[in-house]
Amino acid sequence: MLTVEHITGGYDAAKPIVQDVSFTVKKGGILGILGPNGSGKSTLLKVISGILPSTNGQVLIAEQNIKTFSPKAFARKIAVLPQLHAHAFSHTVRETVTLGRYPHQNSWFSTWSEQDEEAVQKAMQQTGVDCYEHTNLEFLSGGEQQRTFVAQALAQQADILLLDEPTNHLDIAHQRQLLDMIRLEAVQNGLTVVSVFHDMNLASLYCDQLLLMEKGRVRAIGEPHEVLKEQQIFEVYNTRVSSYPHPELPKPQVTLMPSVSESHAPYVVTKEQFKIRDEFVELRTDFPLKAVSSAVHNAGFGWFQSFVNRAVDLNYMCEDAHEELKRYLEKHDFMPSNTVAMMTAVAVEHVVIREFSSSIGSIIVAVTAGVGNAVDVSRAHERVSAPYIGTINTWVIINGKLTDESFMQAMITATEAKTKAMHSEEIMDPISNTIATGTSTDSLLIASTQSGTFMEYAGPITDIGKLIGRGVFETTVIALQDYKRAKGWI
Ligand SMILES: Nc1ncnc2c1ncn2[C@@H]1O[C@H](COP(=O)(O)OP(=O)(O)OP(=O)(O)O)[C@@H](O)[C@H]1O
Repeated sequence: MLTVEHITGGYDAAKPIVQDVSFTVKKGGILGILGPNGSGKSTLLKVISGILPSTNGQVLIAEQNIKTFSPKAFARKIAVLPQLHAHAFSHTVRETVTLGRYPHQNSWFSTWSEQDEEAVQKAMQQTGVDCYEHTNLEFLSGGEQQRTFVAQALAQQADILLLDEPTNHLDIAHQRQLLDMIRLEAVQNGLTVVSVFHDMNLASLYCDQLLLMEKGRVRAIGEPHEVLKEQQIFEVYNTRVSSYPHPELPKPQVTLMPSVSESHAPYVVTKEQFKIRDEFVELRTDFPLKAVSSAVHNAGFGWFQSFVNRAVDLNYMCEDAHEELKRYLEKHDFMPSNTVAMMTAVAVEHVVIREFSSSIGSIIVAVTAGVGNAVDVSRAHERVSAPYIGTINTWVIINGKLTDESFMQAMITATEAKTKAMHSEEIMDPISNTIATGTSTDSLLIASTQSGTFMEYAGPITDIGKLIGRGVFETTVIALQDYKRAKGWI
């Protein structure tokens, strides 16, 4: 365990850079230090490792003040990867890594043991520099040199590792390899790590705790979600960021919000841009729309320029519908990475496309309604039957600027309007014999130009909610009536 208590220090005792910094990293924990250039991150590491003097406070390793350790005993406890290396270019990789074993020697290299050799070999393998073992550092790339210095610190086999920007010069594959390896050492072998990062996302992914420095002091310390707050980052870096969840891990990620924005007239999508082809309905736009959908291809949030509702045979069966649909899109000149696509058993000529407008702007609603498998959601638990295709696909394209909150509210509003249309047209769930609320495989797309009128909310009584409610209801009613006529029900 590493404990830093009220440490103050730096280059000049009269003007300490680091002031009153305290934190604890438990054995096997990783603390990431963040902060703007010149905020004192490197100086803090130097004060902790004793390279620079402290004028106040203390550093404890397993509750023992570091000042009580002999230099060699201290070096067996703490290994340091500095930010700028004294480039000993005349050394080979092996010689450089070997220097890390100095604290374990009784006298200089007179007792090179099997253990020393093992530590050097392991460190070179862990960092992937073993293949350059006999190469001089001057012949290596910046990233290979960086990994060699990390290997030197690892070969020291200290309990605590202090790293100053360990991923400097490394490509993303080597960043991942290095940080995965350090995380594994922490989790499996109890290595305690304090590391300076500039990349907040990497720090968030790999660290248990983050410490945000500002002008030599601790601005914030805690779990990544407690530190990487948009407002806090803005105040410390004077830079606007937006935070979002990592897709697989409960770790926040942040992205820069550029302050330069190109001015242009508001983008507008019109009904005329929808094209009805032989097998699909398509919308292509000259600019990306921000979309959220439950489509088969590219579901979730994203920015896209083409949207496809593809009609397939009722008996469409495919082992990998995602892959098949992707190939279908490519065949029809859509770029899969830029396209949202869904499927329906309804023939394309039955699509209903309507435009609705009010003083705040306009929306276009497109619906294909097939209700062969209509379901009353409140009675679905009584079913045992397998679902088959019979889908209401609803698109709502909004000429306006939505918040994430409005996207979600727009989805609710559109779904309620669809359900109301089912009710109005008395579409029955044939199993429960009650009015259906939808089908088993309905899809919804909300897409917006993100320009023009700002729409903070999209619930039913907001201006945009009113358009969505009316638009989806009326369009779905027409599509349902069309379906009934095609089936000979009316
Ligand atoms: N050798 C030095 N002598 C005197 N002052 C120094 C020295 N090195 C750095 N400083 C000062 O200490 C302050 C903190 O520097 P430090 O290197 O700790 O910042 P940092 O947060 O690591 O920055 P960066 O993100 O740029 O690496 C800076 O104002 C810097 O000018």
